[in-house]
Amino acid sequence: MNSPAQLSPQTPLVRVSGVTKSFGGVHALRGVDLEVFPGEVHALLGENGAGKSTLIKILSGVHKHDSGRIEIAGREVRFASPAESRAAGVAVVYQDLSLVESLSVGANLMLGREPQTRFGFLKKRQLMTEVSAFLREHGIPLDPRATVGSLPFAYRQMTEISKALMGDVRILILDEPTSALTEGEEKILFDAVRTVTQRGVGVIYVTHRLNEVFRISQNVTVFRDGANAGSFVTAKTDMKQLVTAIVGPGHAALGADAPIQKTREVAVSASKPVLTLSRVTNDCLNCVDLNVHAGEIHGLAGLIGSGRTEILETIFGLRAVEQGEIRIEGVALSNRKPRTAIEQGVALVPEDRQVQGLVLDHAIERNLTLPRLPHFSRLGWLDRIGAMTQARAVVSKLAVKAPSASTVVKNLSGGNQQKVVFGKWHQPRPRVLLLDEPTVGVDVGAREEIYALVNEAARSGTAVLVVSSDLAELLRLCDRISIVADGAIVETVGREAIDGTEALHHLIQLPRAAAQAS
Ligand SMILES: Nc1ncnc2c1ncn2[C@@H]1O[C@H](COP(=O)(O)OP(=O)(O)OP(=O)(O)O)[C@@H](O)[C@H]1O
Repeated sequence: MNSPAQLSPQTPLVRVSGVTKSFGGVHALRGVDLEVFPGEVHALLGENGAGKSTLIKILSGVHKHDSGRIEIAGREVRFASPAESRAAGVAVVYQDLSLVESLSVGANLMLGREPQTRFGFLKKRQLMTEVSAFLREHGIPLDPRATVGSLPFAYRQMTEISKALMGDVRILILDEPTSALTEGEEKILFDAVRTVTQRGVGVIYVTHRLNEVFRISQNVTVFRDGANAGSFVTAKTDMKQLVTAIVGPGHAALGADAPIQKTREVAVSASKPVLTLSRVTNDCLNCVDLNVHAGEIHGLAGLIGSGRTEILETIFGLRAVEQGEIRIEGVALSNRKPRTAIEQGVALVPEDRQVQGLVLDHAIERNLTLPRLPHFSRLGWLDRIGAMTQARAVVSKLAVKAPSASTVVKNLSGGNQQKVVFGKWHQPRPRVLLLDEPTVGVDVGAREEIYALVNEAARSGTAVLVVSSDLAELLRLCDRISIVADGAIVETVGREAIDGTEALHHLIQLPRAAAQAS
């Protein structure tokens, strides 16, 4: 294999010309072009369903293109399998991770190439030394001995990225790598990406977070409806031009750069809290006190591993309460199981949608109906027409891109799957709505729809508790924000008291700084 350095600067590492791909009647790619050069970070943008993942899957040997031409380092390729793509130096980190959760970070990073003795025994110490050296060199803050399954999602994501970087990579494809990372963690990732580009690796960077395009990429390509909708030099474009290319002329008012503003006023102190946590303690949480009122949108902000997701999981009954109490409208949640929580009107939109949020082999309609089967039951029979009508309404309201409400969920793009998860809990109105990274993988247009739905839920009296690593999102949505650190809430502030994302970022970092100082 040529090393990237041997390529002439005019030869792209990846050249995609006129590539098409259909799935049955769905034209996922209609003749797209893309060029990525050594040492370049090339952002690939587009609405949910625009065709980004399809191209990535072709480059990684999961799918074969129908027509067009793909060259890697000047040679035409047509990968028959992921192994062929990997052998050509293409590494992909998908949104949905593929790690062995029971193994350590080190074992995952070296999977399939573990150092062994002459007799085939694992050289564990050498493995850990090699992995530690690699992580240090790339400035990645992972403990090689930690078991992957015990890590918060964002650390698992970093493990997956590190795994891709450890191979003989010349093209690294990152599919929404920062979706669960806060700004501090994002910086660590970006530093690691810059380190590999200095070695001549070309990076294709898929994201819906437009502001990071300006921080990490040199060039941008936008897909719309399976076709090229624009190519830009990052330094010579702006947010408005990108949004217009993504959503099309006519919809450009949609706000990636919408100002941070509240659209609703809620008298937090006047109403009784709907959700109350009193000194809730378990293996992850330490005396959490929290109350969320009817009509309030309450944010939880913190670093990964701070306990923000675990607070939601504990309320929903996925984690035991060892001490303390959770009350919904004054009634203690006694039997702490998700079923009881659902019966009491608690809904959770989880972060890991493929594992917790959806039945992938079922149709959209079925997934949307599942949480409210009793609502659609007539004397033991399912009211299919009612369920279908309701499902169609949700599909249209959230602009889920699918041929029909009968489409099987696993065939939807990632962002469209997230819209279905969200739609599942939208009707009937929950008393308490728990949202974990609600807009991960969701495009600019759908994000606005989801914000509108969250606001609507709050307006009709739902108490909303939302975890997000996107600080602008928290500031945009929330009435109050609680800062979570080490499994506890260290501060709760009204939104108007926080002057911008920098100030919120500072608040999140404060507990860590205090811990380091003591
Ligand atoms: N295996 C499949 N079978 C049927 N249709 C598919 C399949 N994979 C993708 N599609 C369809 O192809 C289109 C492009 O999907 P793709 O996943 O490439 O979009 P995307 O740009 O990656 O979206 P997202 O940002 O939501 O991840 C969508 O309409 C999707 O439903």
